[in-house]
Amino acid sequence: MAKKMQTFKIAGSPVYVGPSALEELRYNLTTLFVNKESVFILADENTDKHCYPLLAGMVPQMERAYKIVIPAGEDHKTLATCEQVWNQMAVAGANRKSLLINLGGGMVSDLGGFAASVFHRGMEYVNIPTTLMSMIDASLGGKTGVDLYSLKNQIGLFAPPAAVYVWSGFLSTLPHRQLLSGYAEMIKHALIADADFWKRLIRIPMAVVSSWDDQILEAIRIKAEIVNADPLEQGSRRLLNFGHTLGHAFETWSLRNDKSPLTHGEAIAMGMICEAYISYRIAGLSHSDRDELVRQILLNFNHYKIPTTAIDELVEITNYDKKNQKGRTMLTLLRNIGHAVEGQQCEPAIIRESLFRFTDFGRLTE
Ligand SMILES: O=C(O)C(=O)C[C@@H](O)[C@H](O)[C@H](O)COP(=O)(O)O
Repeated sequence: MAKKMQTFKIAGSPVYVGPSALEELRYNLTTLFVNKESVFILADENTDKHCYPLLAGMVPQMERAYKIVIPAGEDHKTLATCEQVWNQMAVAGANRKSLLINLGGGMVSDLGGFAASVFHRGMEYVNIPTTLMSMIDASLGGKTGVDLYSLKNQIGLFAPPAAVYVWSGFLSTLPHRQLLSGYAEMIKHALIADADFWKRLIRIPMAVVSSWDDQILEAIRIKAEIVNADPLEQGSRRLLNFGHTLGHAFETWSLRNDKSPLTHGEAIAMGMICEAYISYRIAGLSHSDRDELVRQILLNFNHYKIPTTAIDELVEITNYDKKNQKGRTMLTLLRNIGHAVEGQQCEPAIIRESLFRFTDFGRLTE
């Protein structure tokens, strides 16, 4: 990545990307501390420990913000955690003219964005993503929300952040598993929109990538183009949901059943495998593209083992997907690598078939 910062506009929000993004934040905060009645920073236990000291070292004004720390993990992305945030903000005197700074991954920006957007009917928030996944996806585009009985993002708003500051230096704090989680969404961006990016991504094994800066820029460019064409997800923004119908089903099932649940990206990677199979069955994806996709994902991700007895519950979970229309399951599928189509009706029997084959990988590529 060039040393210079790059700026995008996504759903109306400025997104500053690059080594000097935090300098921009430092500059903007000087004005914000004057104009805002109070400034809050939301972190989870991990980002408080590993990222906050880095941030405060580079942006000293941060120490003047009132810090709120929530438990880490998707199982805490709930209204109950929002209530804790609202209570703390209320006691500290927050109002509509306050600002919330979200320091964290997708869980923090989804929950913090939602909590801020409804507090006093809406206060501004900014995102400082600390994971690869949030840098290229979750912190961008204004989807905010929380889960309901582990069903993903059932309660939420489209409420774009006032700004996003993407500094890849935070990635040095991430365990490999979290990096991998972001890599899944990066793969997805390439699969739905850019076959050349896909080729560039798979040329270098993920484990040996030393700098993610160029890939982050490419992935943000794809996200920006798709979101800006349809910020409120009336149609084409659903392209970004490839892998998510089945992916969210795996994630919900895992949150309900596993001691150490799948990360979002691991679930999406498994979802993309099933939806590649469905794309092959009903959307014209060739079996060579399908097999290449499955092979590449399995180079990096472990096959998630589910018992065949889980299939009914997994299919039932897909009934809650937000893309569904008039009781019909609607998927985003691939025509080719680099080209997705949204609004594809899929019979539950085909979803069931993909899951059944998923339990026995050999049969996915038959
Ligand atoms: O920005 C979007 O639009 C996306 O769908 C991006 C997804 O990768 C992301 O996981 C999103 O949070 C899923 O949203 P949902 O609407 O399916 O809950």
